[in-house]
Amino acid sequence: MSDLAADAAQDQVAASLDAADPLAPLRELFVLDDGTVYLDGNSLGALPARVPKRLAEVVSREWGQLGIRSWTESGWWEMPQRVGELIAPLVGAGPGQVVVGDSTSVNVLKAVVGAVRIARERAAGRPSGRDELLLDEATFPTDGYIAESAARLTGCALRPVAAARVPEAVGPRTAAVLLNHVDYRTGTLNDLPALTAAVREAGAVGVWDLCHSAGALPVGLDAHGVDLAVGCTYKFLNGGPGSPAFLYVRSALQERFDSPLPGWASHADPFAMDPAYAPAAGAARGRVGTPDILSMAALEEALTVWDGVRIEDVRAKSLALTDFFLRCVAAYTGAGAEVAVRSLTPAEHARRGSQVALLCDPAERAEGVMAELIGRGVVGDFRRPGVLRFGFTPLYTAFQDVERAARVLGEVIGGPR
Ligand SMILES: Cc1ncc(COP(=O)(O)O)c(C=O)c1O
Ligand SMILES: Nc1c(O)cccc1C(=O)C[C@H](N)C(=O)O
Repeated sequence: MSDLAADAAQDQVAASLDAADPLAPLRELFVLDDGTVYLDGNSLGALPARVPKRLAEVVSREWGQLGIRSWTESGWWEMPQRVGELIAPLVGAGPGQVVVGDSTSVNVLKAVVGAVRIARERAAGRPSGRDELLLDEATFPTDGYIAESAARLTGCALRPVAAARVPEAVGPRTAAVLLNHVDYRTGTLNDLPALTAAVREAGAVGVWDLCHSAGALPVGLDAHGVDLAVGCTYKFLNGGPGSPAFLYVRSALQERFDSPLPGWASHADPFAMDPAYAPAAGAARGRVGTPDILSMAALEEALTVWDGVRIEDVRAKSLALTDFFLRCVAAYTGAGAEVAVRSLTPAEHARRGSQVALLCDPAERAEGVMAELIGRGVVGDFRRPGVLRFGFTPLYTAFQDVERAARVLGEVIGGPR
């Protein structure tokens, strides 16, 4: 087949995949520019169309007119738990276990220190103290920095290990283990059920960072017995820049969850203004201070796009999109290109998140290639040392977007044609 015929063939495949896509109508729920292929929803999700109106209403009516009364009359004070309940089904959590607030970084601190404290309480009286904190060695930097501080705060030794090696590394000294569900750079999906089981069997407490999986694939927190988890809401949950993160604490552990940031909003009776601290029951125990109402309102409205959407269908489309992208990249790039690209993202579905990371050779060209792609309306991002990242949000990404992105990539890096 000639190159032109191959392009036409991928074009036609894309059109028929879009025609058969049950999630295709959801694209209408987002503000997207038709001239741009937006493949950066794994960093900042697109704007859901209903958010601006809702935000304007919160500002003008709830803040402007009701003012202080909105803490009760507009339900502001309960928002962290209420929005948590909207996220819960998307990550496989039953009610009362997810609370929204603060950044992921802050929630990592709460969860990791809380996990160490739970592990130590369980081990109390036993000879081997739990004094080790295992950390996914490929982690996003903020988790690494915070884990290091959490280790100092709790007197633990921090040990970085490859996620897949956790079953061999975890042992009687391990207090807590901090892992990423999907690796931010390569898009590798770690085996949450197996790793959670290994951590539990060793008597340690696991903390999962779901930033790159929440809203992209089924997580099954309750089904897999996850202890604690955190995640951000501005990627696949489309909550907006800096929208508050979430914290999951399994029901069975909530009584023992001892937050290192016991702010007044996590008090059993915050408005009693009692000088003595008494933790709230349930998910509210994970709160800290005054919630960020405007961002949380944007997130709450953004989550309405999930009404009637099954995360399993999202996962099926995500895999189809990334499969198709890899296929188009193979068709449009290759021998003779000035820059060679090789996928760092696993080909196996069971090990793939909702992004594709392409390593450039030479690596120094990657940043320029991404700048050129963005200039031509294909928005992904660049991560050192030479990775082009493309995130696929099934709620609004079409197969025709995917074909166009790969075709433009082929044009930018040069190739056989
Ligand atoms: C895995 C992971 N954890 C944490 C963060 C960021 O946390 P924060 O929302 O606190 O900036 C990111 C991305 O920003 C991430 O990819
Ligand atoms: N959180 C971000 C931000 O505030 C600015 C720019 C990018 C980000 C990101 O989300 C980075 C992201 N976690 C990553 O996977 O690289």
